[in-house]
Amino acid sequence: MNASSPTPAPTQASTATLYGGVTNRRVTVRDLAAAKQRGEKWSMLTAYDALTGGVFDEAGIPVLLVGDSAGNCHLGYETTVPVTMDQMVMLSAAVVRGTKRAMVVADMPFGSYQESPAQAMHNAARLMKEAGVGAVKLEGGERSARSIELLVEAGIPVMAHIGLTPQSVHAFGGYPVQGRGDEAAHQLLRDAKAVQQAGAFAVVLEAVPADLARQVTEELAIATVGIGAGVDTDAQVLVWTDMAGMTAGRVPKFVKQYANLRAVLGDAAREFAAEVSAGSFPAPEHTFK
Ligand SMILES: Nc1nc(=O)c2c([nH]1)NC[C@@H]1CN(c3ccc(C(=O)N[C@@H](CCC(=O)O)C(=O)O)cc3)CN21
Ligand SMILES: CC(C)C(=O)C(=O)O
Ligand SMILES: [Mg+2]
Repeated sequence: MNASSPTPAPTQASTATLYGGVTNRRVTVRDLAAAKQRGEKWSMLTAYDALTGGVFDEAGIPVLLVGDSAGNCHLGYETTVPVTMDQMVMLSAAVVRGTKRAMVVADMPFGSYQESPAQAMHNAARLMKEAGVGAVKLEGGERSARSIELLVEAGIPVMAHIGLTPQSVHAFGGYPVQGRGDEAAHQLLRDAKAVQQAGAFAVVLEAVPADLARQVTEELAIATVGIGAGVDTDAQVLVWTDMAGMTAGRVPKFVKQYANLRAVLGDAAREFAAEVSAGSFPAPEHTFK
């Protein structure tokens, strides 16, 4: 790229700076480290298929998470708990196929890493080899540090996830905000430092008070990715179906709805069905002679 290249099309997000102006390769952990150095915030969205992954990739979202939220947002389960490795491999491979520039991060599903670091290694390797993702994410701070260390030693970039860890929904008895009170706040800080020490390149902070998330962000050298953690984290993540108004039913308080896709898509389906009933679709222009 030469010095007189035009600035990127305005339809893209801040990806151009994140890539250092290079947009024909995938985002790497080094790009994200450089972004933290520059104080540049970035965004992450979930994606569960090639179609939506491609839309977000074209929009310049630099990191796409194949979340185990696929369980409740895409596959019809109540929670993320039933999601399997085979499902995560299939969905992650689709997102990789549908994208060119985003770093694709795959969630490790419940039961795929808690047993031992060896189990975590086996399943992280499947996501890297069979799906082709660039990084994996797993839940837990101090309790997951040994597994994170082993993966990182093996050359697998790891994103950690602390605070509200949804795979523990049955232990939490719901999805309560985490890190409230001195003891819980100190535990969150210890968890954040443990995953950084273990070699994670970033850490998701889910449903924690904004002041605590700011403090963690200031104290860590790696990127913090907030969801329900206030505005001062290095990055923000949302579940795509939530931010696009596609989720059925209630969404968490921290969600902003940037579109109302559920209504748009429902209207299209209703109009199609009405035209079929009326005999006005297909029209001559949709018909072979
Ligand atoms: N659609 C969807 N969006 C998500 O963000 C998401 C999922 N699903 N599934 C997995 C987890 C579950 N998440 C959730 C779900 C609900 C709340 C929630 O409603 N929390 C209460 C906290 C109240 C309090 O403790 O003060 C809230 O009222 O926001 C938070 C996170 C986040 N993740
Ligand atoms: C909400 C994000 C961080 C997640 O873990 C998921 O979508 O599964
Ligand atoms: Mg998840």
